[in-house]
Amino acid sequence: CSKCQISGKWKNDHGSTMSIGSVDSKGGFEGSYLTAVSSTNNDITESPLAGVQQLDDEPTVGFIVKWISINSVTVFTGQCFVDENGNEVLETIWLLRSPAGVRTDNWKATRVGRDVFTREL
Ligand SMILES: O=C1C=CC(=NNc2ccccc2C(=O)O)C=C1
Repeated sequence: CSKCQISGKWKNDHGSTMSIGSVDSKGGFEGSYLTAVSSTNNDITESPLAGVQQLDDEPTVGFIVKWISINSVTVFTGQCFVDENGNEVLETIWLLRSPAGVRTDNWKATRVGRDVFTREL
């Protein structure tokens, strides 16, 4: 049975790409995220990411991106599947947390969404 590993290069439906290093014996990994989402400055900066995955064939995963351009973080969680054609698909749901100027704005500081990542060939 084919195994879906998070290491390597992925791209999402926005065209953002992430590059993930090797997975250690505890399922830990690090990598970098290159967003295609238009941010304020257009200089190409990679944002660091770190996360963990289970060690079975289609592992659940969680990782966090610390955005370089603004003081936001995004946490992704999901699962790595091998689809019917043998291609790897990383299904995720994310929470994007932006800084609230004041605590009374805390209620509107977290956004949620879905992102599907496929292998960037
Ligand atoms: O300066 C910033 C701040 C936030 C960003 N969020 N990107 C995301 C948030 C959720 C899911 C996907 C992405 C993406 O960039 O692909 C990107 C650049």
